[in-house]
Amino acid sequence: MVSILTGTEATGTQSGPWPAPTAERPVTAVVPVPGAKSGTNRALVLAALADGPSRLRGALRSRDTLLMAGVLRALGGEIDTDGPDWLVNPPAPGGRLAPGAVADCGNAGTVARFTPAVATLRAGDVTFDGDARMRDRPLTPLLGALRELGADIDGDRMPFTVHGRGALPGGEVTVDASDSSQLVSGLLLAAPRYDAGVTVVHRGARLPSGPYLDMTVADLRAAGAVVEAAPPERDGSRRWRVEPGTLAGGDRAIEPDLNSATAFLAAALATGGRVVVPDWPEVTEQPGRMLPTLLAAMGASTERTEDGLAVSGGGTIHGLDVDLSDFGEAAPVLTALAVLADSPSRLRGIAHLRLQETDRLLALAQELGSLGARITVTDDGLAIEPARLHGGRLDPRADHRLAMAYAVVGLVVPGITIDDIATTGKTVPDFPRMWAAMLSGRAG
Ligand SMILES: O=C(O)C1=C[C@@H](OP(=O)(O)O)[C@@H](O)[C@H](O)C1
Ligand SMILES: C=C(OP(=O)(O)O)C(=O)O
Repeated sequence: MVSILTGTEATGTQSGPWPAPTAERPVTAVVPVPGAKSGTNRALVLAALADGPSRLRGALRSRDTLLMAGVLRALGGEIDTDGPDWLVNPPAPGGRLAPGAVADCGNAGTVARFTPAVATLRAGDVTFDGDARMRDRPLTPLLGALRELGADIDGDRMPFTVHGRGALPGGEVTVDASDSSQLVSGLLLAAPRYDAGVTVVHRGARLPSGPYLDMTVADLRAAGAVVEAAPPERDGSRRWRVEPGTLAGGDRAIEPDLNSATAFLAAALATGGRVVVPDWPEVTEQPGRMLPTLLAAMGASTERTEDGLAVSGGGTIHGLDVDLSDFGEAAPVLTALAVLADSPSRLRGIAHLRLQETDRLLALAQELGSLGARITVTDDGLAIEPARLHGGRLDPRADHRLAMAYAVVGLVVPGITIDDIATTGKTVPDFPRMWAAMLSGRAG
């Protein structure tokens, strides 16, 4: 049985009401951010399917990545997460899984969507489950597609059981990934190990989070897979082909998590200060590469220096009108900035945020609305009008990105208390300590 790690257990952060600190002066700090969740969890999956051992440098140690390690252990891999580098030994071919294996995915979309395909390649039964919320998040299209590729799976949603046969035929499949790009990534990541590889066609109303599909393709290629990714068709459909083959183990370096940098960089704009995030990658698939442009559109000045990415605020925040379909994770913090702005904002292209850790659109409108913010949920996002805010108690609804967004508002609006700040441990180890270090000007 894989244990359920809460944010608190994963990171040591205390839960309970957290008085969000108000910035007494403009924030000036250098804030190193931890490794990327998406990079760590892809690297773990690819390493667990490789021909030899792997070493992951700069892996993120947070609830979502520890859950991924736990599930891959339940699927037969040896994963050592004790040291600064994580070590992965894939299972020897031909082994059988322990009877009654359980894969606890928590509320980690990457774990719930990337590991069922791995389970089809093992010999034995594994039951997948997670937090109550994960039982409601989209999985059905992925499980249907795996069945079409030859998998034996009981159930269309969590809890479901994969009866692994040690191999998956593979082939061609069409999936509607309108609700989550992870439904496609979850078919592609293990595909070199399917007998015939895979051809995945996405057909649906939209395809959110495109950069994460490019990340999946790039990480597969870096591990030696042969992957073809066709450009989008006029009707919005997309096609990927992964050839059958081996995956190489070896050393993998994980980039810093640019999503985790968002709240810290926003603090510079919110307080008219300056925040530097070191080791900002020159080139990256992470959609966080859009942050300098987004923050500049709201009034920040941004600069690449030898030290990293520097963001400075000029004392005023402007509203913005933007399509965030590629970078929905930025929406909570951008909403936090937008409620402090001097003009209205529209965040578009993010209907899929209703299906994430919580209904993010509704939660932002209701919780920030309780402070006086004027936020309307639209068909595909949020409309935000300037308003005078007051303090109050905010429930992040078990959503790390909402908790961090509320901390940004708390920098300038006195009297905000955030329930369960430990929920940030999904992706950021000890956020309150990092936030306090930023406010005191000490390096993170
Ligand atoms: O593939 C990934 O690593 C991710 C894809 C995105 O999911 P959706 O496509 O569901 O938005 C993103 O929001 C999530 O945080 C990470
Ligand atoms: C949507 C997110 O996570 P998940 O991987 O659980 O989908 C997120 O981290 O913002």
